[in-house]
Amino acid sequence: MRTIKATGSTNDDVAALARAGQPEGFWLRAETQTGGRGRHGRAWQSPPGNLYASTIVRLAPGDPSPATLAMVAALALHQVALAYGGEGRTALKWPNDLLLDGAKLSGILLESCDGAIVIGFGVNLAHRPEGLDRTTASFAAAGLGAPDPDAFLVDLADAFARWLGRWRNEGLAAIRREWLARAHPPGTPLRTTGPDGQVVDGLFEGLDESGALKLRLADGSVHLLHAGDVFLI
Ligand SMILES: O=C(O)CCCC[C@@H]1SC[C@@H]2NC(=O)N[C@@H]21
Repeated sequence: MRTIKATGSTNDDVAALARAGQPEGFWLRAETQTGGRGRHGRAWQSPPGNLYASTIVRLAPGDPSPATLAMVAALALHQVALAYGGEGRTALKWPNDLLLDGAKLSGILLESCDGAIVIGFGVNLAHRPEGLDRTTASFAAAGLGAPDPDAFLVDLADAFARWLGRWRNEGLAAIRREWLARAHPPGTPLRTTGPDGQVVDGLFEGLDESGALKLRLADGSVHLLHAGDVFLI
């Protein structure tokens, strides 16, 4: 585990290290990022006080689909958020968001890199971004105090290693079950945007065996979403 003052993006740094042979389990944290990246090419505001950290997973034969590491990452983050006071106030939202009081507390960015997956975590500890198209939360704004980023990362790395082990040893079905137990309830109204920009509204119906989102539409049919964005409505 290494902490640096500032960088462009910890995901870029860790991808370069992965290409140079850095083993699985390594973590890099930056106190601030000048080019933090979110999903779908969005910028990720990165003022000091929040957590910006990335790690490497080296894919092994027999591993479940790499995209499902998003669930592993979200489960680890959820576990740590409970330990920092989020009990009864958190929910997972597909594909990899953690909500605190219904607002986005964190972001997880998965990127593949020569047989490895780089997973970056941005967690709003002290600050929450303003002026976005969704409501955002931070531990501090929720009255839970701002956790120390280094201590939070030690707990996150530990939780992530445990959930990664379960993903490998027990398989996707177990991870999917655990993820669903921590998600907003079935029947939650959702607005989804697919990769082609198509907007579909429906009710949360769970995940299929591959981890795709199942949405119950007004006509009773089920819509499957394999990639995209989801908003609570
Ligand atoms: O859009 C999202 O929800 C994902 C945001 C991921 C942000 C983190 S911060 C650490 C790592 N470095 C980046 O540039 N992005 C990720």
